[in-house]
Amino acid sequence: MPRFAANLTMLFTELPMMERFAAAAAAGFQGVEILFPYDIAARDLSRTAIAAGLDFVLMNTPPPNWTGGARGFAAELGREERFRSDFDRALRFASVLRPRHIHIMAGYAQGPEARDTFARNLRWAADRAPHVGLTIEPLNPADQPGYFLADFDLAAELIAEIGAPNLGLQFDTYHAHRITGDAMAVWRRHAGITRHVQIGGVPGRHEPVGGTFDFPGFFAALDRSGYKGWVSAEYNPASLTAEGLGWLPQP
Ligand SMILES: O=C(O)C(=O)[C@H](O)CO
Ligand SMILES: [Mg+2]
Repeated sequence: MPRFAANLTMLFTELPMMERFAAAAAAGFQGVEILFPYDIAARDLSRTAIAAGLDFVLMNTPPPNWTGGARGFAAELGREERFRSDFDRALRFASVLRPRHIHIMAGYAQGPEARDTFARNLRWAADRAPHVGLTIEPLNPADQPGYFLADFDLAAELIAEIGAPNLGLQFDTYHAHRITGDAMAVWRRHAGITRHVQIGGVPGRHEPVGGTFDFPGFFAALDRSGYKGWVSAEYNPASLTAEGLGWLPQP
């Protein structure tokens, strides 16, 4: 069975952020991720994760917080300086939090110039932080209109073209379903380059149960594929988080 992490930006939001760690550990998660941890001192987050016995699995490049700001700038021509200073800020956080991955967010841009800009910035980031795992994640255009990376094949193409050992795919069942209608087929096609998995129910983004996707079958497929990464629960709980955790396999 894979190792499961709780996305504390979306789960346990009934509690203040610093109390979500212990709640996640008590529920049986072994790790946590926070999309934009920049509002809180990295040292405090790190101490709290360690105290709860949790690995810190993933964070995103800024924007500064969940509620405000664009989802990154990496594909935006003319915003290279902003991208680079944001990336360095993420690295400063990461030097304390030690996440397994940093998700580099593409931002809002289209066309060949955006593709070139994204590739250039990814190459720069992969060179700048060769010992940090980096991911890119296609987001569905209904939720993120205009976001540059909305295509798994394009993500795979970029990863191959850049060829950096520390750059891989972030595969999210919810986005894969919304983009293609067949998340399992996306997984089969891109399992080899996937470094981080996020799960959310399809077609809604609630608990990973029922719906049109076989989650237990997916977890078994992850094991068969030799996937060694984490599986993070990234969804909007239908009611209280703890009440919807029947899907979480217990160690
Ligand atoms: O929306 C998602 O699925 C993500 O993982 C992003 O990191 C959100 O910005
Ligand atoms: Mg995701």
